[in-house]
Amino acid sequence: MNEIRPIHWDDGILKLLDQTRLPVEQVVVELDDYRGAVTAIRDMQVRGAPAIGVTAAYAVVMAAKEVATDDKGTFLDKGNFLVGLQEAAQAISAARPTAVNLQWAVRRMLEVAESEPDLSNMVNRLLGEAKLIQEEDEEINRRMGDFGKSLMPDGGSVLTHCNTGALATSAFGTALGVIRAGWETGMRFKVFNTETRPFLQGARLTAWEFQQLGIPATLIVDSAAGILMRQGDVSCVITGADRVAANGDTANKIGTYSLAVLAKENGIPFYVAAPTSTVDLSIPSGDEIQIEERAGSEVTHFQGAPTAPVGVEAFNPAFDVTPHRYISAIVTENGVVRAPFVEGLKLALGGP
Ligand SMILES: CSC[C@@H](O)[C@@H](O)C(=O)COP(=O)(O)O
Repeated sequence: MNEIRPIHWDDGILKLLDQTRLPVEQVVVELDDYRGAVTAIRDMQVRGAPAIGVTAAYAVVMAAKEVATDDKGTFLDKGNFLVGLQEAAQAISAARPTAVNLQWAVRRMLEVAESEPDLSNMVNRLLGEAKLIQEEDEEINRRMGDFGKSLMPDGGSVLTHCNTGALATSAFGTALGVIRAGWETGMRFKVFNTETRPFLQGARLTAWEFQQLGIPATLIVDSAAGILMRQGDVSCVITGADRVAANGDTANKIGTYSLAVLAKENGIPFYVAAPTSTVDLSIPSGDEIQIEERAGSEVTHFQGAPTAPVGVEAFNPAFDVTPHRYISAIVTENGVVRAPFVEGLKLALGGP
């Protein structure tokens, strides 16, 4: 199987596998301008917390190229360059509000820009950093897989939500990566994945990825999770995260909170897989996490076709917060963290 890698930098062009077109067709969008990357993130042609972080890093490279010189091609002084870059960085950071990886990647790129004295070397230096962020992400995911695979229920069944696979990252995936790692060590278990209304990341993307990996998975409507759990058909649940607060409260795709509450009610472990770049120690709890609200048309329409009466009002929060008391463990690239999360997450962020 060829590894799925949704983001490629190719000689100044950012190439993204368009996730709005999967699984029907595999279309690559090509961008040479940071504004195009902002639009691709906002419109979810690229999505998933780590993947939008990697895309944002390349967007900073494209912005640096644009603002490094004046109309005549002469390099600006460093101060003026940084003002221009920070303006673009703000637009990139604001593309989507909930996943902290986006702001994390932009901040990391700005720190590199600030530390580079030679403007003629700036774009190369930033490109090196963006590539590093992308490579590190794959390595981190594989490490999460190694740490998390022992949680997978050999002979049992696992339920997952949204898309947390290679498509949501630079490669391999977070929660889906843990499932894959368990499967690849020879464990055998049943996999259920939710369709994940309204954007259908589960039906369109996760089901497709499991097919590519040769891992049999059964697609369910989101609201079928309860009956499955009550019948004893789910041994554990694993999801990804878009932001983890210092106390372990976790923002993830809308519907995650309901799954976690159902899991607790039915005595089923609920795991989160998230790289440390998704952990935001600056906020004490999930109450501080901004939840993105997307257009109601995503609920009332699917790919332009109405699925509700014309004129109906729809509320479309893209994420929800699962309080830490519902979470059995958080798998990071530096180990598996259990309650009390405040201490464990700090240690995980301190390094391996
Ligand atoms: C590795 S992915 C973790 C999360 O980013 C994922 O579960 C999720 O909620 C993605 O939401 P999306 O709106 O598709 O970007």
